[in-house]
Formats: sequence, structure tokens, C-alpha cells
Amino acid sequence: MSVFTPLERHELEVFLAPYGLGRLRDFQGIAAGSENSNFFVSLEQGEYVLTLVERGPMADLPFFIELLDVLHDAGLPVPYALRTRDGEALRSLAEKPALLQPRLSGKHVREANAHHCQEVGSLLARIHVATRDAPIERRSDRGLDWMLAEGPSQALKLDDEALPLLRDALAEIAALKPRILALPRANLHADLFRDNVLFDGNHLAGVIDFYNACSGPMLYDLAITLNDWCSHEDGSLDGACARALLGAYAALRPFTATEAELWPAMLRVACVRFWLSRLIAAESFAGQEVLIHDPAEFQRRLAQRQQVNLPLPFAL
Ligand SMILES: Nc1ncnc2c1ncn2[C@@H]1O[C@H](COP(=O)(O)OP(=O)(O)O)[C@@H](O)[C@H]1O
Ligand SMILES: N[C@@H](CCOP(=O)(O)O)C(=O)O
Repeated sequence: MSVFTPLERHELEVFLAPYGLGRLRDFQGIAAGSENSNFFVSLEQGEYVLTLVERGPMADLPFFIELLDVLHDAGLPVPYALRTRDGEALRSLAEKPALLQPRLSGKHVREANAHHCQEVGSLLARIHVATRDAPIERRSDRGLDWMLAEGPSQALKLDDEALPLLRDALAEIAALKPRILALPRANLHADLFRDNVLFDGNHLAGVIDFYNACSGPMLYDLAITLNDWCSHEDGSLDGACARALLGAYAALRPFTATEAELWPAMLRVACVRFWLSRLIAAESFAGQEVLIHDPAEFQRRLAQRQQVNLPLPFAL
């Protein structure tokens, strides 16, 4: 369930008029997604997606709009905010912040193959290359400090097998924090999972859901992405997919020696981030009609990342 705020046709027509995109043909709530209310909107001049922002970092909406403008200007397939005739991007509907974006074509990929992973690696590198010279600053609200603050209390609720896994990973994060924060930075998507990418056949047609985007170490974004696109059910890495993703990324943004050194640890950090957020979500949304992802998926991935036999393609 993801339409938290239903809309009447008339209020939508009034909202859409200032964009000058023609009459409303049809609209439909989107069932996927878990944070916001999203609608497919068909207007005379094309297909769009309307988002009513329900929760999350409302004060940072201007950051997301600016970042998506930068990425759109760089030629990336992202859902940038359309402007009304008066130049307004961030508006209000049903007392919620509201944005209208172009509807991107394509579907989510469930079973990723090496070709998909290659496309995703290139896309991620293009996001980083487009923003690394002048990242727009935004601190992640799920960054290292958040992990170190939330982790210990979550660890105490785990069973005897899981507890040491999380505890040791948190100790590693605390020890490596200064080195991680000194890594090369850019703007990060920070949630580039399969359900945030759209493929039209073999072609990567869109990247959506930038609400975790922030500024930070590029290597962290790569680890987040690879952990989702290149993991088997048991959490182990798929070598062919991982090499395809890393090779495509490195062709556009070569790695530094320090990145190559911190890579195995970074894969673990990225597991901790989503293990924790899923544990917290499972607790706080229990019994509600909200999509909750399985925390154990990241426990398995973290367990499998204790020995990482996947060096970064690093050239001196
Ligand atoms: N610009 C877009 N173009 C096409 N589909 C979109 C677009 N934005 C969202 N969607 C669809 O809506 C679904 C939910 O969007 P998402 O941003 O993940 O929601 P939430 O913020 O609630 O997690 C996506 O899985 C996708 O199918
Ligand atoms: N892709 C994530 C969900 C988004 O992270 P959140 O911290 O904003 O809930 C997942 O699969 O857990």
C-alpha cells in the first residue's frame, strides 16, 4: 500500500492547470513504494508522476530538486521536478509538499544479469562524475554516526549468532570512520537498489527515488549498489555480475589506492546501514500496512562479506 493520501479528480485538475500540459485524461495511485503517495498522471501532453511527500526530510526538498536538475542537465534519466508557468517546482496538494515529474519508461528488474549490472555501474559512475567537482552538501540521516548511535541497542535484541556479527561490524565502522570520511566524495544516490532502477528491455531507462541522496564517499554508494544488484539469495556475491558492475564503473571513474584498500570493509558498512534500517522499520511499522523489507537479508549479506574475494579493478 503506498497511497496514503487519496486525491479527488477536481483537486488534481486545479493543481495541474499551472503546468500548462493540457487536460487531465486519467490518473491512478501507484501501489509500489513505501514512503510517499505516488500517482501516474496522464495529461494531453504526456505521462507524468505526481508525488505527495508524506514523511522524511521535508526541509531538504530543495536539495533533491537542485540535485535532480544537475543530473538531468548531465543527461541522466532522472525524475526532475517540472516547473509551472511561474517557475514553481515545489508546490502543495492536500496539505502535502507535491512534485510533478516526467514518467520514466521501463520496469524493475528482479533477477539481475551481468548486462544489467554493467548498465548500473555506468549509471552510478555518471552520477558521481556529474557531481564530484561541486557536490551539493547534504548530510545523510543514515550515515556512520547514525549507525554507531542506533547499532548497539539493535544488537542487544539479536540472537547469539547475529549479535557478534553486528557488534564486530560496528567496531570496524568506529575504527575506520576517519579514513572513510576522507575518501573521494560526490553526491550519492545512496539507495540504488533494483526497485529504484527502471529497464526498458536491456536499456537502463530511469533511476528513481532520490530521497536518500546525500553528499559522501563515492565508494559507499558503490558498495550499497553492488550489495543489492550482485547478491545471491544466501547473501554471497555473484562474481560475474559484480565484475561487470565494477568494470563499467571503473571505466568512467577510476579508483584510488585507498578506495581499493577500504573496499571489503565498505561492503560491510553498506550491509550494516540497511540491516539496521530494516530492523528499526520492522519494529516501528509492525502491524501497519507498510512494505517492510526483510532485515535478515542483510544479516546474510554481512555474514558473507567477512571474506571478500573481489578486488577493485585498480590501476596505479
Ligand atoms: N518518475 C517515475 N517514472 C516512472 N515510474 C515511477 C516514477 N516515480 C515513481 N515511479 C513508480 O512508483 C513506484 C514508487 O516510487 P518510489 O519513489 O519508490 O516510492 P516511495 O518514495 O514511496 O518509496 C516505483 O516503484 C515506480 O514503479
Ligand atoms: N532500499 C531500502 C529501503 C530504503 O531505505 P530507508 O532507510 O529509506 O528505508 C531497503 O531495501 O531496505
